[in-house]
Amino acid sequence: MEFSTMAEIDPAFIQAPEYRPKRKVIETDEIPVIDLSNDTKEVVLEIGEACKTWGFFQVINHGVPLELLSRIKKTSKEFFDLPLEEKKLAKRDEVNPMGYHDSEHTKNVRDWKEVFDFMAKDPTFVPASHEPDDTQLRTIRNQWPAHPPEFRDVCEEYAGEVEKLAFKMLELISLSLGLPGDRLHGYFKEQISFLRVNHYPACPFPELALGVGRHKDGGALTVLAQDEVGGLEVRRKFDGAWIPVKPVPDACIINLGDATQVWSNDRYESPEHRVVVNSEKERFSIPFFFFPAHYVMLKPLEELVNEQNPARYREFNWGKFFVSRNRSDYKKLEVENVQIYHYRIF
Ligand SMILES: O=C(O)CCC(=O)C(=O)O
Ligand SMILES: [Fe+2]
Repeated sequence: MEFSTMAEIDPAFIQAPEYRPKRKVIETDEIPVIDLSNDTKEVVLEIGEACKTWGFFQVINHGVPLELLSRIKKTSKEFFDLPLEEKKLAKRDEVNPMGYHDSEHTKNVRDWKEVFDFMAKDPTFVPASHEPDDTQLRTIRNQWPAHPPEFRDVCEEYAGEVEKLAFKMLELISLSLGLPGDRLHGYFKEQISFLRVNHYPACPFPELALGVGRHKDGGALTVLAQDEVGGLEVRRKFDGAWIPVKPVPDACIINLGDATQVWSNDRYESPEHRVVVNSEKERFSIPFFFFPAHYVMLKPLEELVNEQNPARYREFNWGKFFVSRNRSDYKKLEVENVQIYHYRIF
């Protein structure tokens, strides 16, 4: 079914009443915009503050070429404008999890969006299953559509540039925690990062459905490019209100993920966020999910724990966590998706 021709909403999209977006949107400029061309010491302080308060901020002068950002936005629109049958030629399935997909679920409710996923590295190795005793790996390879013809090159070029920004952010975040700048880099030698091109079609039922339901990102951090439409919202810690992340021209959004929450032993939290949809405008966004190698064991960093501040998480394998999380993307599960609080000690 094409989203745009849906006269009545498919019940799979309907959010429970408590999760439906409110009509009245809170307007605020609270989410920091940080200029990376400033003096590093100052930038590190600003990032530390933003990570503590929000876990979300935007960066400008980030080094990702602006003309490349416009090229990837253009080619993404051309791809999603293709007829559904053509997009489905690059469809993801249970064997190949990369490619086009139009029925993603978050917390078992269908998201009002279609996506194209690709790994930052081709091939990428991940655990074959979520079963703890299964030591087999599986190889993930990208698949690319034939149209638009430049789609693959632009996506691969973008992946290379955004990865540099992700490493830069990792360094600044490490410094903000009082650690050496390269403290976390070793965990990414065989990173399992992936990119997603999101298309949120205009939605006739914006008060019932969400583009992406509330969730936390799993990895170290996410670098997100969004267009000028808006719709991303972050949950404010002190009152739980949903705050829009306003589009800032040429900026990239950074949000922390679960791995950083664990490494920092809760000094920084992985913020809950969601995407609301718009009855008039379609929206595009492109997240880069910066994920450690599958064999990395996640636990609070030794430098950040002591007797007064003991580790709040027991060690767990990142690759298995990643695979368990993703299971629910292919089919609805009856069980709750794995979350980091399942590894909390207290
Ligand atoms: O589209 C967006 O702005 C954010 C999407 C998102 O949160 C996700 O894909 O994890
Ligand atoms: Fe997200």
